[in-house]
Amino acid sequence: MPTDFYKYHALGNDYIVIDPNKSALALSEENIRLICHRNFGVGSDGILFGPLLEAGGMRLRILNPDGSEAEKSGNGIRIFSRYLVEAGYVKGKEFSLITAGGTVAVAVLDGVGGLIKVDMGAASFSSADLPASGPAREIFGETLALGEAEYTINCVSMGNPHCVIPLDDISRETAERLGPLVENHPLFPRRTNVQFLKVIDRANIRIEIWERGAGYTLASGSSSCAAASVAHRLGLTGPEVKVHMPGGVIDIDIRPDGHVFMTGPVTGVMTGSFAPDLRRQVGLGAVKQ
Ligand SMILES: N[C@H](CCC[C@H](N)C(=O)O)C(=O)O
Repeated sequence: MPTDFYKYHALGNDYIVIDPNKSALALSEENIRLICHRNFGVGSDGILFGPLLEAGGMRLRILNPDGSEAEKSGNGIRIFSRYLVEAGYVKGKEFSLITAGGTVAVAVLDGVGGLIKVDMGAASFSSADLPASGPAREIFGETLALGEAEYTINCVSMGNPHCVIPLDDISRETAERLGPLVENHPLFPRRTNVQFLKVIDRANIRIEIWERGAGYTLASGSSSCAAASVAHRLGLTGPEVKVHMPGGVIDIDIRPDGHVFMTGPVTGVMTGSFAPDLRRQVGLGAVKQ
């Protein structure tokens, strides 16, 4: 049986790598939703499609389980970097990756299976970069009505959009109740990722996450960058922040030039083949014996 996909997780935020140089899969919204479905498919928080080998380098496409395409994914970039090393696409420890949200610099620390550090680029607080509707501004400390209550929101782009809401108490229940209301709010023409933030001390924060196009996830790299950038901008932390999530901890380092560095682990789960039924459903022919 041919290998159709490679599954990894990053602190419980799991992704399926599909390599177009090895698979003929057509990336339709229907195929993405089916493959990512936890009951009818393989099950995943998204698909990492690449490397697309271009003159400028290697491109990674990031697909959410609802079929939408994301500009960036921190955990996805770390996972895909691990795949590139294991698949022999890169020999050294440092390389760059092209994403729809910009080119990122990667450093594989401690060899395969070790931590991976990514320069996720500079956080932008500009409403135009999110994008967010209304006059061009920084959405920092704005009030947003959600149902009967009002919340203070702080929006930041890491290439993909984020809305960070500081609260005294955060929980999965909060994320699942309020997350969809924010994700789909008319303020965000391309929707948004949502983080509920609790600052623990000047070096530690905790977040609960509701991801655009994916829902509740146990960890998120770009969310970690966004939430740490907001906490730091609010003067509540230093530039080096440990972001605690249900799936584990990511280290964030906000440099003086504004670039946000993210360091975290990747865990291999499996390589797999689609069964004949699923191959037919996603439009892949029968396996040539
Ligand atoms: N759902 C996100 C992409 C994945 C982000 C997350 N898994 C990460 O590790 O950054 C979006 O639509 O922008």
